[in-house]
Amino acid sequence: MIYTVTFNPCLDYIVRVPFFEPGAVNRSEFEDVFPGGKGINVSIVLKNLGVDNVALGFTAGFTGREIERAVGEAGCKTDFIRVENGMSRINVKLKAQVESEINGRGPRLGGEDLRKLYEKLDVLGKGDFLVLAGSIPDTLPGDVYESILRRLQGRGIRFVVDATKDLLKNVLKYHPFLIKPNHHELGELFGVAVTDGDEIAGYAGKLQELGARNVLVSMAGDGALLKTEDGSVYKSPAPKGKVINSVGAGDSMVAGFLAGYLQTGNLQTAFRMGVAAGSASAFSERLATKEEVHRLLAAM
Ligand SMILES: Nc1ncnc2c1ncn2[C@@H]1O[C@H](COP(=O)(O)OP(=O)(O)OP(=O)(O)O)[C@@H](O)[C@H]1O
Ligand SMILES: O=P(O)(O)OC[C@@]1(O)O[C@H](CO)[C@@H](O)[C@@H]1O
Repeated sequence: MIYTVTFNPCLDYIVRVPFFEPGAVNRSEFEDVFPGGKGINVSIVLKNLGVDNVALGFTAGFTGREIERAVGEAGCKTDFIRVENGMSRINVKLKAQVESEINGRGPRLGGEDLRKLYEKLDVLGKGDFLVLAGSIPDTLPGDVYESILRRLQGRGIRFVVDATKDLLKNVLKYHPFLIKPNHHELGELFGVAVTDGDEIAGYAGKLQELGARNVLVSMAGDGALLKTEDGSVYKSPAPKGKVINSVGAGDSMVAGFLAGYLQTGNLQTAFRMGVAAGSASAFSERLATKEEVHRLLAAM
């Protein structure tokens, strides 16, 4: 089974204005609300692609109830932990002359909440995948991803981590099956700016030296690169299309990759499916459907 963990789920509030004027009353021409947070997005796209999974994480308040309802409506199994302090965040995604985001802080989580999560994770075993994706609330220790991998190592679970900076760097020694930084995050880990494909493959290799097994680097409209554990490097341009809403494109890529890998056991096929799923989400208002992913895949 695939389990995803979203420490700080949210409702994504997409609002589009023709031109955003700070300090003025701006009227939107389009708005939409849907459940989000990186692990939840992975769960929804996996389900869209026909892969059963369980979404774990923490929810709070009325927004938390809506997140649970909407993720369930998307067909995912959920096993969220409800917390009493505060409410799940509403993340504002403002589409105007430029795209801006305000991601909330979310509820305050404590040691007891974490203990409940560990209890749920303790049932995972051989053959399971655990996806840890997104930021963690600032009330939790910064080594929480590392603690989870340390606790679960040696049980035959394959870990997938989509996180930034130390949250990502510190898990590498536990040999995650897949990590997916974007090229900015990859550069940030080494204090450099990377754009060139060979350079990206080089830094992906450095993450493998630190312990990562497969490194998938996304580059938004410039496509993606995969460095596999056997040393192969695959590159793909992004499929062509009109970008409508790229929120969750990276998460869709992780879901597409996992679905492709589970269906074929082949890393190159998984990579192609990841690219197709990422772009299919970028080209649609919401997260990609199976039909949208397969349409792009057929044209790649
Ligand atoms: N503008 C675009 N045009 C075509 N494909 C895109 C575009 N943006 C994203 N994609 C697809 O989605 C994949 C992941 O995108 P990106 O690199 O933006 O991930 P990310 O930074 O993790 O995004 P997010 O945090 O919004 O989920 C890309 O590799 C590409 O396949
Ligand atoms: O604040 P975090 O956890 O880093 O990111 C949260 C978020 O931006 O990530 C998803 C897109 O990847 C959105 O659904 C959500 O709003």
